[in-house]
Amino acid sequence: MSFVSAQYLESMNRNLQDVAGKVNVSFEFFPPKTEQMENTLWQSIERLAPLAPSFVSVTYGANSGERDRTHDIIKSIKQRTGLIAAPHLTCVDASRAELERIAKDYWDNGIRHIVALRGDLPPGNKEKPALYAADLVEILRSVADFDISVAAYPEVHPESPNAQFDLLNLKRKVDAGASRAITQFFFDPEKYLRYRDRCAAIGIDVEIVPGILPVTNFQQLQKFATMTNVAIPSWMNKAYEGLEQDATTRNLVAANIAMEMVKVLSREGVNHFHFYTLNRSELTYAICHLLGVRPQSAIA
Ligand SMILES: NC(=O)C1=CN([C@@H]2O[C@H](COP(=O)(O)OP(=O)(O)OC[C@H]3O[C@@H](n4cnc5c(N)ncnc54)[C@H](O)[C@@H]3O)[C@@H](O)[C@H]2O)C=CC1
Ligand SMILES: Nc1nc(=O)c2c([nH]1)NC[C@@H]1CN(c3ccc(C(=O)N[C@@H](CCC(=O)O)C(=O)O)cc3)CN21
Repeated sequence: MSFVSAQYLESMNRNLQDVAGKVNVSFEFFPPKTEQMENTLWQSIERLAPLAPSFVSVTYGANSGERDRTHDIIKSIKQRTGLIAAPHLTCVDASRAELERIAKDYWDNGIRHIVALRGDLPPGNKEKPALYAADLVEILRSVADFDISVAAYPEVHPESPNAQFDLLNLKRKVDAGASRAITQFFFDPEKYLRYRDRCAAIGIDVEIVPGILPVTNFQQLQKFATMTNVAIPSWMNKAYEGLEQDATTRNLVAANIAMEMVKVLSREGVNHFHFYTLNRSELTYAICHLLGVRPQSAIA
């Protein structure tokens, strides 16, 4: 007994669900590229839908073909599950007139929630974009009373000259009418918490929803994290070391890391988590379960 610290025992005894209280979750999906991935997507949606997320979102990669695919999936999610489905909309490759038309179209189709992003620039692009996400928020607001989510960067967006500029950019998006910010994924909860404080300090009064990425493919993540300016702590390299050929253990490790993260954030008062599901349900479902988020039909 004397070998176990009181702090450790307390943390073991305190059930996560006690600290969590009422937790909201939202799930992000992307348009699948193959028939097999399409099946995985729908299985995932069916598995996660009973958790009654406050919304689900579907990403959109630049070029208009993909926008139709985003819209088709959004429509199907609405029809099949009745959930609030929010398309991502980007402005990097569109004119104001086009965006107004798309927004009207969405509104006429009963879509009330949009995730408004500038969009990733095509690789090698050197030109300054004509429109930024703050402009897109303003355009959407001029069309209708959408519920708008925007992106936020605890570790600073790679194209931003400095952290303060990036923070002020989020303020501009909120002042233009965004109702919440969803963060880029991160692996050091301290970085999120400090960022949330800085947002509050400059008068950003919307919810800063942490974006949670359960990491099952660590090698791909390393590339993506470099691109997006997200730090991978050295303990994480260590955690995935030697598991390249061992998907089962990788999944267990991924679940543990993400669960530790939501535990810390819950204790710091976070009560909405946005999951980058990568179209898979297992890890997100398990983390939600631990947060006390249960299938609604089973409770009713
Ligand atoms: N789930 C998803 O699909 C997510 C995608 N992203 C991607 O990240 C990228 C950035 O999108 P957002 O954050 O919405 O863009 P944003 O327009 O808010 O900011 C993009 C960059 O431009 C800078 N910036 C903003 N206004 C500026 C101005 N007037 N002059 C000069 N620089 C300015 C910002 O500081 C930032 O570095 C997009 O590629 C988006 O698709 C980011 C997070 C989540
Ligand atoms: N700048 C930016 N662009 C995005 O598209 C984007 C963000 N940021 N941040 C939030 C989410 C997270 N996204 C991600 C994050 C990780 C992978 C990734 O690691 N993909 C691997 C593994 C896929 C798997 O496990 O099935 C891959 O091989 O594609 C992909 C997209 C997409 N989103």
